Amino acid sequence: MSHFSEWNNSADRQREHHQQQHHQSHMAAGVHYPQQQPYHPNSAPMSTAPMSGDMQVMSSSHQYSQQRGVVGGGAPQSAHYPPSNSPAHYNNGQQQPTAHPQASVPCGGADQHQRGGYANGGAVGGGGGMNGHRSSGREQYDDEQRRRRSRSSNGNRVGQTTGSSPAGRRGGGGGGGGLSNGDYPPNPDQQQANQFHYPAGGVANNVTPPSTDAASSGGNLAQSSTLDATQRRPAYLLHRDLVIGKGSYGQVCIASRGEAEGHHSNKSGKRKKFACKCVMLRNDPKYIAKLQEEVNVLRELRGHDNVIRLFDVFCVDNELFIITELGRGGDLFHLLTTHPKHGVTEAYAAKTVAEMLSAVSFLHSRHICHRDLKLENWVLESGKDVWSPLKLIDFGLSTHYTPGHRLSRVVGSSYYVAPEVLKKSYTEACDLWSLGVIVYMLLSGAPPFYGRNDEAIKASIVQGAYTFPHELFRDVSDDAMAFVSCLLSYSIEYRYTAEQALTHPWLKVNCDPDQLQHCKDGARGVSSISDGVGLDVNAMQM
Ligand SMILES: Nc1ncnc2c1ncn2[C@@H]1O[C@H](COP(=O)(O)OP(=O)(O)OP(=O)(O)O)[C@@H](O)[C@H]1O
Repeated sequence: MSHFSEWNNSADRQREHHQQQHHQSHMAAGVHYPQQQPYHPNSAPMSTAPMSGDMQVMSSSHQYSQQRGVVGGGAPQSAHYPPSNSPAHYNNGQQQPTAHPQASVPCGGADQHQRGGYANGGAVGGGGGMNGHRSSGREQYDDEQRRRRSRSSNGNRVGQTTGSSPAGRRGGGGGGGGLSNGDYPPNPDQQQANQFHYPAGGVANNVTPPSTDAASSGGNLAQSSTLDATQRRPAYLLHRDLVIGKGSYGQVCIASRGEAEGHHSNKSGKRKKFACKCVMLRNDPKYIAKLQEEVNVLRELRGHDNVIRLFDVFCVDNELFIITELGRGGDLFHLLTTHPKHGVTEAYAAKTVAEMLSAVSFLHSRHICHRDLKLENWVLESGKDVWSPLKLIDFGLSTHYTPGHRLSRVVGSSYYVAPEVLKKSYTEACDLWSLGVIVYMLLSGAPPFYGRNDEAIKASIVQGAYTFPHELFRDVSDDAMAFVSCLLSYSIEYRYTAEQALTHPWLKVNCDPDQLQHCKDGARGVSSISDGVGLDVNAMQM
């Protein structure tokens, strides 16, 4: 859900539309807020930094500010919350939950290490005990998400389509719209309608540039990452009706490897499925350059276990197709928002964060800044196991950077964007701030910074004050909060790098040692999955 507002007016309009859509999105499912907090005057926008109008924001939530206005009057700016601070320390007189089961679980059920269930158990965590059902804030947010998903029939990222489309199934039912019964991703073998066959071998020959200017770039996009025209490439069936996501610049559909070209299906006889991002090309050099960068980054990062794998890129009739590995488990936003509890277990959060840090450390070691880290941009590999590896997607705002040089373009998503980004002078450390927001949300189900609208959210972020409300963090360890604080450090001097964060005691205590070591290895670019294993020749040559 990235946005490229500076590209042109058309992109601006798309962004506005997208913001509206996403505004609805964050108002709905499962991300939760302290209950019926009175709006605290101190939480009113207090931005001292220029709040640039060109921020490429994701969303805003009126409910956030209404529910969580107390934040502004809470903890001090850029505070490091020491482990010694008990969660109660951050209780700002909030109502206590009426019930208080011990552990939240990643996907429902009593065992916090329980696996599976995401795909098979109906809605994620369906019926699982929540840490004290805290009604209004979270329910309002749930409503918001349901509205978002049901109304976002033309452009929202999740649940964009209606009816029986997969996206509609995912989002339309709100909490009940989980990836249940194995219907996500949809099975193309059972849905043959509206298929298009791309490409019928030798796609390089099929490239039809959109215009003179875009022609070279568009051609490069395809040719630079794939094969020369003499090599035959796999043909894909693109299932345009099987939409799994929509972003501001295109939609993502299921693609499957066609058998007509002699490529083998997998052992079960089913075609291998992929995600295919479809983007209409425009005669706009900036637009093309961004797509080029996205593809370059994807290609460069291939091989890391927690980065979505690029398989193919090609153009057909002014449309660019980016074929990647399919994250069958949906994204973390979906997971969290269909979870009836506010937050996941610490064990699950720690596993998740370790994988995120591994990927981000890997990115940074290659001098790539993602700039749009958020729950929505992490997908689970498996639809049957919530403990399956996470994969980072959407490199639309990613950029190569020169160490020591500051970036200035204001991009990102509201709630997650770092304060220094809003101040137009930042480094790759902005990704760690965003991860801090993600961890906070995973643990509590609520964002640390919020507001009535985007401006208020940005103001809250620039102010930098956040709390660990007892109501939401009563079951969260001090170590976990200390970890969050290391990432949500206002000063980037004190903010942990991804590598440093991987050594934090909270991860050591809560992660499986082997998995943590694997993440550390991945951070250094040592992956157990060697490039090419299980991949086709074409993918290996990219
Ligand atoms: N490989 C994938 N596996 C599963 N789902 C995916 C995959 N790629 C994308 N999606 C889904 O499609 C959505 C849109 O994809 P993506 O964010 O890459 O598109 P975009 O046009 O860049 O959107 P944005 O407006 O956020 O930039 C994602 O949020 C995700 O839900």
